[in-house]
Amino acid sequence: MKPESIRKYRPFPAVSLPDRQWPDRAIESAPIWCSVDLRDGNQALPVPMSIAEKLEMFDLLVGVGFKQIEVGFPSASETEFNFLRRLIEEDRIPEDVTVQVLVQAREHLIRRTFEALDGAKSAIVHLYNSTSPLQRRITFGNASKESIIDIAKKGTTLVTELAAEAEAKGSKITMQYSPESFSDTELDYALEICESVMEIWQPTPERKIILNLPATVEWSTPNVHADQIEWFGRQLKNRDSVIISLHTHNDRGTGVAATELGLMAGADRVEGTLFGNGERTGNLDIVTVSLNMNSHGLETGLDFSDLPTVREVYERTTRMTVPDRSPYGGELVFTAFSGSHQDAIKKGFDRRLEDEREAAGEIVPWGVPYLTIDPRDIGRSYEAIIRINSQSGKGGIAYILDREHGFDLPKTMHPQVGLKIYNLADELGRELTPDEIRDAFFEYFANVSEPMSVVDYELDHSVGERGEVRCRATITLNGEKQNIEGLGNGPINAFVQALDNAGLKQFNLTDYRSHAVRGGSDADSAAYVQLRHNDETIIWGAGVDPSIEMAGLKALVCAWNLLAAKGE
Ligand SMILES: CC(=O)SCCNC(=O)CCNC(=O)[C@H](O)C(C)(C)COP(=O)(O)OP(=O)(O)OC[C@H]1O[C@@H](n2cnc3c(N)ncnc32)[C@H](O)[C@@H]1OP(=O)(O)O
Ligand SMILES: CC(C)C(=O)C(=O)O
Repeated sequence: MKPESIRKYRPFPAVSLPDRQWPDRAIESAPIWCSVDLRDGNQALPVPMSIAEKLEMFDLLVGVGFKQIEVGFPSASETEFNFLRRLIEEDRIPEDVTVQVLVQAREHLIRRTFEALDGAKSAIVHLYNSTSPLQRRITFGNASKESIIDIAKKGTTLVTELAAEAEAKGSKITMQYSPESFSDTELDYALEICESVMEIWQPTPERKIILNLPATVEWSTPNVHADQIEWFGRQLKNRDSVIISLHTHNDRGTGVAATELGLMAGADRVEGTLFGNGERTGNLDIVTVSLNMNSHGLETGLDFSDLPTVREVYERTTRMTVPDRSPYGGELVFTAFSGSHQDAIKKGFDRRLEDEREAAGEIVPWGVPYLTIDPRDIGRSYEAIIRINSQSGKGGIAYILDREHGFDLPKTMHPQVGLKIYNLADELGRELTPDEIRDAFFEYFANVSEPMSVVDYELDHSVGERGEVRCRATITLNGEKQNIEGLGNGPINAFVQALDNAGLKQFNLTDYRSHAVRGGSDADSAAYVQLRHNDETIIWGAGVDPSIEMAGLKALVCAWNLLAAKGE
């Protein structure tokens, strides 16, 4: 902003609370959760959900484990009204789920709301009116503090009357009151208006009222929000008859932090939406707060173990998209492109496998660098964890070849393969897919068969002494067929002797490994051969074949060809 623009803004006043307790507290248990996807989330959508979409979202929320769901603002429109009627009349609300409905403190709207609730087993009637100086001055036309309190009291009186009638017919009604714009309302005034509502509703510890203290607009840093909540909870009369609820928005990008600090400051309940959908920058993202708690070892009662499905239904029904960097749900949040991260993650997973083997069934505490949780715990797969572009390193490429294609390359082969493949990504100027990485591995390092290739081989174990083997092989060299023969203490060694006998050995074989290809087709084997030339050049080649012996020979020939390509 330009200085002249900045000058029109003011600092947000701090709360005087020198003995604040919340900074020394931790979140030790989950709050009561209330989803407001179908109300605050829905009211903010360019294209609000249809009834069919709302029903699908409702079922999703129930499946995730929400026990309180704000289903709409039934007095606002026929769609909203009819949606609630369908939930009730089609008996779609599980016994342990309470539906919540929002209504302004206006008589005709409150009456219509109770009509919509007729027959509901358990409902929260959520009454609100705005209380901040800004709203009093602008929205309510310079209304006095008393007149705003009067709106709340009149609304509560009517809710109390109609709730008694509904309860007489068998419904259980809980009252919720929100001093909307609490976050910029004078604290003592917010307290006064809430206590006026309580005087009418007469909550008890057995029949608590919910006081929802919304950061309707996020004006301050999250510590100020926490101070407001702690101050309110400490001053409030009959605290044991009240559930203090948080409802943060995200205007400054700290809605999650504000809720977490608000819980430390003593709140009991949290309202929010999946992936933070909602007015402007959105409501609190409940997925993030809940999974943050899980990641500290706390159970929350919400189950996001299949987050991809939650995201799919959310994106389809709301027509919103989850950004790639959105915590937990975003496409790229469990992905590392950069070399040093890939290296650490690969080592972390390898170590974890070892630790789990050693722990023999005991739980091994999570500890993989750069990953706050195990992606599998929320239904994300490992596949996308490491992706390869020009920022990637050898560890990441080895990880893809291992986890995606089952090739466990020897550690000292990683630099040779890594360099070639990330240079390829650099040349192409884009990310390489796991299949492209496998194809590049085969093009440059596995089964390379020019100028030499093995056409056939035969092993005779009945010759020589102490288990020696004779290898007779047909090779082609520069298109010419040649028969070669050698004796050695194993197939590879015999083939090396055969090459030597044919005058084709300008190398020492310095390492050889093999393994079955994990998940490979036709139960392939992979072999890796390291050759050294003139004590200087070291080169690895790989061979893949259904026969482990042929895989070894192909690896050797491959390494020979790679040496030849270097002119050595
Ligand atoms: C922060 C939040 O998200 S709050 C929820 C916001 N959600 C919505 O607004 C979506 C649903 N609402 C609606 O569809 C409509 O507002 C309706 C149908 C409920 C009401 O519509 P209308 O009465 O035609 O219009 P509108 O809401 O603009 O009413 C404004 C009047 O209500 C008053 N008012 C607004 N909120 C409240 C309230 N909570 N309690 C009492 N009066 C209120 C305003 O001061 C204004 O009064 P005025 O006409 O004397 O100036
Ligand atoms: C009605 C209230 C709770 C609201 O949605 C808000 O203040 O954001």
